[in-house]
Amino acid sequence: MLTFDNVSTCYGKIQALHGVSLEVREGEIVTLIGANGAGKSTLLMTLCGTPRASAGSIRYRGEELVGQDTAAIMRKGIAVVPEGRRIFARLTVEENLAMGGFFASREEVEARLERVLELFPRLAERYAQRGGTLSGGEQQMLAIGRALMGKPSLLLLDEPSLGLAPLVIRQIFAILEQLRTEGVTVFLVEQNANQALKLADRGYVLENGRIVMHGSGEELLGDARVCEAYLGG
Ligand SMILES: Nc1ncnc2c1ncn2[C@@H]1O[C@H](COP(=O)(O)OP(=O)(O)OP(=O)(O)O)[C@@H](O)[C@H]1O
Repeated sequence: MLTFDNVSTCYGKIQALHGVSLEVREGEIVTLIGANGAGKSTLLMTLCGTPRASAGSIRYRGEELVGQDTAAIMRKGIAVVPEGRRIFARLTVEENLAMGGFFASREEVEARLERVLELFPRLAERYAQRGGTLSGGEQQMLAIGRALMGKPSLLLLDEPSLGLAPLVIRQIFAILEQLRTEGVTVFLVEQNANQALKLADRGYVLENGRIVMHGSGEELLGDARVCEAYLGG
């Protein structure tokens, strides 16, 4: 469904990604783990078109994405839940969700809204509340719900567990598993390697802008180097 082939990304003279290759197959949950500054967000953002890859190819369902602008890429059934959630703090839950359905028809928005509120009953309870006054976990639910309003085939998430309590993380990850059963493919960037690898079909390890290891979630969880570097030994 998605392939990175030898992708490099630079910020001026700083090269953040060095010839990254990976693939995400339809219906999978794939995770990318790595330490602070490894280039995880850069990889996701390069996929979204900003910054633009300086070399290599990113293909989504056979179509080259490198060179296309972000708005065009986001119309292809790809949705992103950015790091730090970035919900609209002054808008209500309802209005935030409506923003996510911007490109869809009215009927589509109504159907999606119903599904999102089923997945996240807490958002239904907080429907008229401003985004900025929600708890961290609720904001993450809103950010995911907003992304789902576009009915994505591929959902990208940048560290959804950041700053959340273990119980809330479990709830969020359970939703991702649920989405997979509904045919949504998930590409998850995480520092929380343990939980992400337990959830994922496959995983990649990014270090200093390079993929240094990949395998099934189970293989990586059992790998001594992964254990040492990312699972606290
Ligand atoms: N806009 C930018 N301008 C210049 N350098 C940048 C920019 N954004 C990121 N970088 C650099 O690129 C490298 C990768 O950063 P990136 O944010 O992708 O890492 P990350 O793995 O997502 O880290 P974290 O988990 O801390 O968010 C870092 O060295 C960072 O300083």
